[in-house]
Amino acid sequence: QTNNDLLIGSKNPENVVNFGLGYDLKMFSSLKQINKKNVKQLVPVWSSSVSNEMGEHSQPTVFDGVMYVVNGNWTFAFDLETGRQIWRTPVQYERAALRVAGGGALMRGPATIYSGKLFRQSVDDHLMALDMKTGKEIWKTKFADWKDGTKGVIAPMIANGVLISGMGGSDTTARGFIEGYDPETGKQLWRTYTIPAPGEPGSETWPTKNRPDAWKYGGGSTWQYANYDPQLDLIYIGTGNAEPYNPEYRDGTDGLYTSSILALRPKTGEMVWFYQYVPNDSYDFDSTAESILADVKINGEDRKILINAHKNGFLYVLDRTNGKLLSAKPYVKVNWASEIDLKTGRPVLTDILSRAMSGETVDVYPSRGTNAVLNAYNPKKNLMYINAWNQARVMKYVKAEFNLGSDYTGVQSGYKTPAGEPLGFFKAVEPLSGKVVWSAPVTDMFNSAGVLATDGDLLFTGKLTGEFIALDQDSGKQLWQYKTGSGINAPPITYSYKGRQYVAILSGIGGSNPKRFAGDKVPTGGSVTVFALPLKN
Ligand SMILES: O=C(O)c1cc(C(=O)O)c2c(n1)C(=O)C(=O)c1cc(C(=O)O)[nH]c1-2
Ligand SMILES: [Ca+2]
Repeated sequence: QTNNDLLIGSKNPENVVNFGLGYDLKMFSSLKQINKKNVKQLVPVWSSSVSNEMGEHSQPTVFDGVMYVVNGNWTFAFDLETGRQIWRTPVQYERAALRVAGGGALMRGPATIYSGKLFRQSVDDHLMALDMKTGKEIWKTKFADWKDGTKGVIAPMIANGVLISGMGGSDTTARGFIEGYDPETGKQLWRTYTIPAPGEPGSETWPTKNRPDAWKYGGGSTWQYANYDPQLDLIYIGTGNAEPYNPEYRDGTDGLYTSSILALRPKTGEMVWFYQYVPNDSYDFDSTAESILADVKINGEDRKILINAHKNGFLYVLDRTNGKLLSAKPYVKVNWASEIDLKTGRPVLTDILSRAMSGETVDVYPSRGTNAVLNAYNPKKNLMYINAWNQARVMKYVKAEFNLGSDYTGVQSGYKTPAGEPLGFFKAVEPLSGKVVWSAPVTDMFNSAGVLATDGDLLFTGKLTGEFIALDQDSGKQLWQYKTGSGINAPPITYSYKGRQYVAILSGIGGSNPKRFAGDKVPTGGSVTVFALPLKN
């Protein structure tokens, strides 16, 4: 696991060393031994418990015949061929920190490996390195105090030799940040706050007179996935919702850099550009969902773009060299904005916000266009495959009580899907035009699983009810399923080993929305299962 392994990513299909199968987070694999014709024969090869009740949100890491799996409570190394445990190391953390982590102790990214070490966070705000061979701790650093409402939920990433590490907590009085560390020693190299302090650029977008402290507890966490463009030497990280959601507490200011995408230098944390998706975010519209980096032709010209299926229901395309907005088309039902103005980059609001501010209970569509997953992009077809929700947040602004480290949203929320309509859709969408190529309704339960696209014209994803499924990439029709032991809310991976293609998925219900919508219907308990086509005799 050198820089070169990370740059090659899953172009070497024997390894899965980056989240989303590459720094570009496309969730696309060129493997095609398993394809539309033979996927019905797919069978489990091995399965193992991962000793956890709190939910599996990660993807396995595969390197040199070993599979590494992380969750909120454990780190594992498994023999890739047999599934036997090589080592496991419990995560030592203060149990009291679970108070700020409504979803439990989670890990939303894979085991990060680099120069013989495995890097991860713990829910009580520590970052650590383990020895890949033995699982023994090499160093451990405290990056924040969970009593302030911050939590460790996101796997770090290595970019240009720097360990990049984020945090969660935009619902619990946190001020967001992202950091760079020396992977060898655990020494902090830089911290960039996602909310400027008074006097810093952007601080003019926070209230000064009435609420001089709003910026200190203003949200903008970095709880999902960064990616990296090695040519431009930029990391891209989205920021969480503004806090409280009720905008009264920010005097309706824009609140930079909440609900934004930031392009930073990995060596220094210097911000090269930003784009704020939702100025004055008043609806819990985290902008943390992964950006997908793609190179496409637009009007005959080669363009480096960044695609984001946003929680707010729009599918955005930006120029990733400068942050300029190129397109934003709704991919689900949207009623909080009528469009995104391409000139100003700002949403054109409907009357939803003013009605909510006048005390009315309003239905905001969507509550989330997609929930905390990795979606897929096939560069050969220039299509996004999105796990979309059809659900409104029934929202009323209320008083926000400030208690450091506690819920500080200032809203009452309920949820609803219009009677007779599906709960969501698997959708294939053309990013620039927003054209929906196919849409397959999801009727039994909301979906929080990641989506993987392969060159075998398949999509692999899962259901909260536990089925690991393969869909026809050209129609969304389900071709195969296997019922795992718990609900699936993790992204699948695929790799090849000794000439045979495998698909792997973690099962284990957990996390705030899976628990909210399916918690009493699905048994808990984490596992990893690996599938392949039967060997011919
Ligand atoms: O602002 C944050 O720091 C933060 C963290 C998390 C999380 O870590 O689970 C979620 C959210 N926000 C959030 O807004 C959200 O909708 C959400 C859904 C889920 C989930 O597990 O399904 N987590 C989170
Ligand atoms: Ca949030």
